[in-house]
Amino acid sequence: MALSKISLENFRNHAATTLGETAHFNLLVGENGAGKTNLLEALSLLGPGRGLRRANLADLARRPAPGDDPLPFAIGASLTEAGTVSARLGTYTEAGQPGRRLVRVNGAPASAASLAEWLALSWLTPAMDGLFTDSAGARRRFVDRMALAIAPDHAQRVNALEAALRERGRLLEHGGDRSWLDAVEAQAADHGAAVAATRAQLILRLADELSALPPEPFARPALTYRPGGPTDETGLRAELARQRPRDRAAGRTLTGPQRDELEVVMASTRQPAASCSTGEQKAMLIAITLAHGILASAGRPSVLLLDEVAAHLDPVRRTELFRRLREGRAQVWMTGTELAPFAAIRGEAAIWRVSGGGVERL
Ligand SMILES: Nc1ncnc2c1ncn2[C@@H]1O[C@H](COP(=O)(O)OP(=O)(O)OP(=O)(O)O)[C@@H](O)[C@H]1O
Repeated sequence: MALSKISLENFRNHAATTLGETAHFNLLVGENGAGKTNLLEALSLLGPGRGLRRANLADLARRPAPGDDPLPFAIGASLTEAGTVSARLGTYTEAGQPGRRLVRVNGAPASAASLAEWLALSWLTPAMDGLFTDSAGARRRFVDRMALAIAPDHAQRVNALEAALRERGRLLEHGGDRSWLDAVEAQAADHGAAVAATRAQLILRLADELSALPPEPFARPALTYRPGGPTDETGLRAELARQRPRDRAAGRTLTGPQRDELEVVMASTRQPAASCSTGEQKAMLIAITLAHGILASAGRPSVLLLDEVAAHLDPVRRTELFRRLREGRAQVWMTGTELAPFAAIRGEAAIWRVSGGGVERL
């Protein structure tokens, strides 16, 4: 099962781009700024969430000429098996409502969360290179994005938790009805326990997949979930109530999933990922992405988006990456400025040259 018949309308620098027949390996080749990542971003929006750049909807539509009205955008793709279309997925905005993302499945209105039932998406982009040295919040977002593959409502839970904690902060700061504070903490504990459970489950399953992968040539990472507070609803609720004075003084909630940490070390040496070499960090990110791709593909079509990955690997790792990708069930989309690094898969790949927001099939 694979994505094909892909169309982009007024998306980023693509006015009207179509990619018809696809393959297991799909290569987008072109100069810097051509629109390759924009194509991957469009595919990433065929799942729930904000896509691989976490962009605001208003930024996704092609910039209108000065003085013109904002343009609505549309992305569509078919899920096909042996040439037969099994579903048509689409996401778009409408004129006058650039901030509202609409979704259709087989022509009928659907929720963004429901897209996860049709397609599993995993991606790796250069923007993620600093993940291990970045803030704990960036790693939580990384975990939360991957978690959509096992719990499509996870993003709503995270948003609801954050909203409840903001409300709790306001009530602690300005004083308020005690029973309202109780109710808000109950909500935070309800969403918080669900968020913590999903994150813990995701990391366990990723660790499982990772342990099945060979440790070479991609350094195998070991993942540990470090909860930022009690993970059960009752315990979290009690802790929130107990810590009101401390959190009032701190001006924020210091207990709960908003303080969770994903700890990553190199499995063989236990060296923290943040102090590994750039190449080792990239290799661990690739290993996590591949593991996520395997986990996410259980029971549904799956797509891996790898932006600028091949060119940065030495020949041994590149060959191994292609071997694993070839064996995997996920359809693969890769970008590069040149075709040379893809020589080994050229004969089996669908290739497009991307330039100026357009594509030409090679
Ligand atoms: N909303 C938009 N409307 C029109 N053009 C846009 C919009 N958003 C981004 N762009 C343009 O898209 C181009 C970047 O495209 P993209 O990031 O896909 O490049 P790329 O081919 O991946 O390049 P690189 O190899 O440098 O990563 C830039 O020229 C940028 O100005």
